[in-house]
Amino acid sequence: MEKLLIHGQRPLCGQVSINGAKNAALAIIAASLLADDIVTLENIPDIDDIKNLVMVLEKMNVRTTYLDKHTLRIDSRYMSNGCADSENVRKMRASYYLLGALLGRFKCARVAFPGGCDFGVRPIDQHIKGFQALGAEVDAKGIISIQARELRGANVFLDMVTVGATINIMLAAVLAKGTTVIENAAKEPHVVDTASFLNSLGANIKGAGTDVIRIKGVQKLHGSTYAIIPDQIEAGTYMVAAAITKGDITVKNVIPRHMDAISAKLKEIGASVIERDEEIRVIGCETMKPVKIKTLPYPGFPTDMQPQITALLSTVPGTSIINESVWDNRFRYVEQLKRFGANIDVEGRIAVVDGVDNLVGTEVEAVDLRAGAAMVLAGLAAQGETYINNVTFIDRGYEQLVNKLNAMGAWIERIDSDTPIQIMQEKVI
Ligand SMILES: CC(=O)N[C@H]1[C@@H](OP(=O)(O)OP(=O)(O)OC[C@H]2O[C@@H](n3ccc(=O)[nH]c3=O)[C@H](O)[C@@H]2O)O[C@H](CO)[C@@H](O)[C@@H]1O
Ligand SMILES: C=C(OP(=O)(O)O)C(=O)O
Repeated sequence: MEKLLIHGQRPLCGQVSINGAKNAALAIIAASLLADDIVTLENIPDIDDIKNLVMVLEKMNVRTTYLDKHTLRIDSRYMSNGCADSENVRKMRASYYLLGALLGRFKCARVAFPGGCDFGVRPIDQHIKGFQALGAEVDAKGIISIQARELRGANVFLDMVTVGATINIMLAAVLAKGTTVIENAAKEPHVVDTASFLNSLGANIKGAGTDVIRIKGVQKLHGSTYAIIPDQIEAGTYMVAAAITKGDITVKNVIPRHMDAISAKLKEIGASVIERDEEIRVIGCETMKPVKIKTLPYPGFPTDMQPQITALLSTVPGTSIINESVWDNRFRYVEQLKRFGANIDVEGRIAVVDGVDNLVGTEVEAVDLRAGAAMVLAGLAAQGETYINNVTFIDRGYEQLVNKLNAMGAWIERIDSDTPIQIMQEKVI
């Protein structure tokens, strides 16, 4: 096990290139199981969640080959059944996509309950409702077991906007008989990317990116070569890194439209945000202003950027209010941020942040993936040294985070967890 040691208060300047989107790549890898020929996926991020899903596929007799670090070939022609019940399945959230993909392909799926970040309860009732509407029977005790004699298109009105259920119903419906209509569908870029990928295999999906998606079932899906979109959240994290270190970072290989909610908030806070074709430059400023933020489904401000922007606001003079409207319990990391001296009160889904003049280096835990990113951002801004434990959470979703930040002037080391730490508070007061 390793931890991060960050030597703080070094402004970051330079360029960083964004990898493929974790949450698109995971859905698309699962979707590949619906094709009856070889699929080649480009721009796959080199992160632990992907490695984990690839291991799950290997155990299911799917042949996976990396043509290079970011290009994955998936050959699922020799898969024989729809069973995925391994420890790797329980390690991540996106393994729920195997339900829709295996159901679509075999009319039968047996998949262990998914894991992922702990934000309180993460139900899958809307996924199940969708599968049942298509004609499947679902038993979700111990393991999730689904079967259908045939899948028939249906109308599904989602009770809330859910990314996972929208994609899962799409996966189950592409090979069903007739037309499926998903209403109140999620509009996230990774929903659109998954639909575009399925269409590249010969599916007939219209409306992805709006709140009504129509899927006309087709008889079979062929192979294809497809490139995953850039990661909105990885890009947003580096944009916040520029603001919190008062640096100047050009984030390359992004789709600026996907970043609109994040760019708008950073501008409101006072940073300069300059968009070009496929890049965004963010320049931090000395005087920043507090803001109100409410996390919302796309195109609103993404919940997966909430911990990172809270880290930034903890350094902005004045009172900022953050309303987490997607998850019940996504402020667990605030206790860790307070160890840096941040002044934050949490009441249920609302955090009131009173910006402080300086964060001070300390030892903290990464309690989940984006919480880990928030700790790194706070460590970059803090005086002195910061130690971050549980770095494996960060490795789930960020490719080469340390190297990318160090290339822009940060000083971060990965050290053995057993290395004794010395918090040099006296150095920084
Ligand atoms: C692997 C992946 O892509 N993870 C993302 C995905 O998670 P995930 O797909 O799990 O999140 P959802 O969009 O489904 O959840 C949104 C809200 O709907 C609720 N809900 C969801 C499904 C359901 O059947 N019943 C139900 O009540 C959830 O409790 C939550 O309050 O979208 C979230 C919201 O953008 C992100 O934070 C996660 O990073
Ligand atoms: C919450 C996230 O991932 P997961 O849903 O896989 O836990 C995330 O990507 O921020």
